[in-house]
Amino acid sequence: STLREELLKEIGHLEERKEEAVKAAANCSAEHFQNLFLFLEGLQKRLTALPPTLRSMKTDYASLRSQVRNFSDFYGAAINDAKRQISAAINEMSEANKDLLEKYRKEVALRRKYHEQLVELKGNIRVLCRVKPVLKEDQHEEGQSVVVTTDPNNESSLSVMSKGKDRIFELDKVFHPQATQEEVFQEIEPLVTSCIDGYHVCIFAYGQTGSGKTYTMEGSVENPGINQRALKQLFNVIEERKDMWTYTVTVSSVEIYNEVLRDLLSKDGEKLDIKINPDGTGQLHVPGLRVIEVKSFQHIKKVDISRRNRITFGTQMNQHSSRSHALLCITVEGTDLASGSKTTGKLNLVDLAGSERVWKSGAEGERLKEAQNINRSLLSLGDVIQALRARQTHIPFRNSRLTYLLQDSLGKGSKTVMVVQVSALESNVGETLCSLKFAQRVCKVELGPEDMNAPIPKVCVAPQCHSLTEVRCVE
Ligand SMILES: Nc1ncnc2c1ncn2[C@@H]1O[C@H](COP(=O)(O)OP(=O)(O)OP(=O)(O)O)[C@@H](O)[C@H]1O
Repeated sequence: STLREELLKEIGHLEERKEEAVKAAANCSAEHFQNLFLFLEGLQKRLTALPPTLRSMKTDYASLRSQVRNFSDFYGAAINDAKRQISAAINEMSEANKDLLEKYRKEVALRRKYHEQLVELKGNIRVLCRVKPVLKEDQHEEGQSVVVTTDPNNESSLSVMSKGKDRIFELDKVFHPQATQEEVFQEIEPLVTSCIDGYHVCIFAYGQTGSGKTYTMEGSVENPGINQRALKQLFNVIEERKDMWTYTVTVSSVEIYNEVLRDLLSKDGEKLDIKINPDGTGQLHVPGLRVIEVKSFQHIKKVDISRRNRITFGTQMNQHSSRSHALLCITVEGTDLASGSKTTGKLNLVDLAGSERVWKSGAEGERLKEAQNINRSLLSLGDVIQALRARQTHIPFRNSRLTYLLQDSLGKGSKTVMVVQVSALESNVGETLCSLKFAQRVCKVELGPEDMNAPIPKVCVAPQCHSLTEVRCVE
């Protein structure tokens, strides 16, 4: 019975534990059920929200598809539209351009006319004077005085003190010793540009040895003279006009020494001759002369146009005196793009041989012959310019190689500038007076139609200025 009691007790415990286990399982499953229910509820909510999102995605997709389908059509249309707009703008611009070009042409023609009037007013033959500044190396004697003075109120006059007397010279323009290369160039710039319009222009530097002729024409690397500035200006104008004109620029360079012509651009300085052109135009030409085409200002720098090759011999006056004339000839051929008409202009830049008087340079034999040739050619140049300025019918071109060679460029319709270089020092006063008298001789000839028959002023005598022909300087 004890066993039975114990078994019953055990059963009772087991019953209790079973009930506890059942209770715990019931609790647990209720909790699971609750969680499951909540999860299901959430899922249900999300499922209900899904169809509208899907619907909107579907529409987006459909619209995207149709956009892709329409894109190429749209793209083509947009390009065509842009093309239309661009071509309309181009047409408008080219119309405006045509208008501008027309206005520009008119302006250029007007400028040319005014330029012509200006040159005519100033005279087709002009005589300028440049006074060389006193450099240290020129003052051989201490305290040498300056005898040449310019007038700040009158830019066409200068005075020279000689033998206690002040002599006044009237020229077209006088450059004071401090005048810059730029100022000198400014004065002749219109002439330079006129060669582009088909004119023949000559620019001469005249004066005694060492008076600055080469400085004025060639200058130095830092301070270039007329030659370089003229070429630069020519190419500037050619660039400005490139829409209307095309130009070909050629250069040649000769030296005249003892009435013999040599090519300065050929290596061996070939001797040359002046002949009548066989083309029947009656114009002169120099067979065998080297002519170089230059495309730009930069290009000209590569062509040696300096007078380095010139024949120079020492004289008592200057160890490196230049005893020859050096000519740089620039030819500009233009073609009008619209009409096809052509022009040919020439710019002759001439660095003349020293003009000092033969006995002063102590010349004998060959040197005397050389000096005589120089004087004779300078004198014939003076005669030619004087005759041209006086509008005489006979112009003595054939009296020297120099004037013969330049005949085409010195004749009717051409323009000439003579830059007379003088020293301001007392020791050079004789030569200075001679050069100024040469200048004045040319300058005094009146211009203009009413003066065409006026007598040429008498050229007179100064004891220190005996030239080799009958023409003498004025006292
Ligand atoms: N306006 C100036 N300013 C500064 N230096 C000058 C000027 N003019 C001339 N010179 C200098 O004076 C010297 C002589 O000048 P340049 O050689 O030009 O004389 P030139 O008349 O050509 O002589 P030549 O007859 O021997 O050729 C040179 O050293 C030159 O640089």
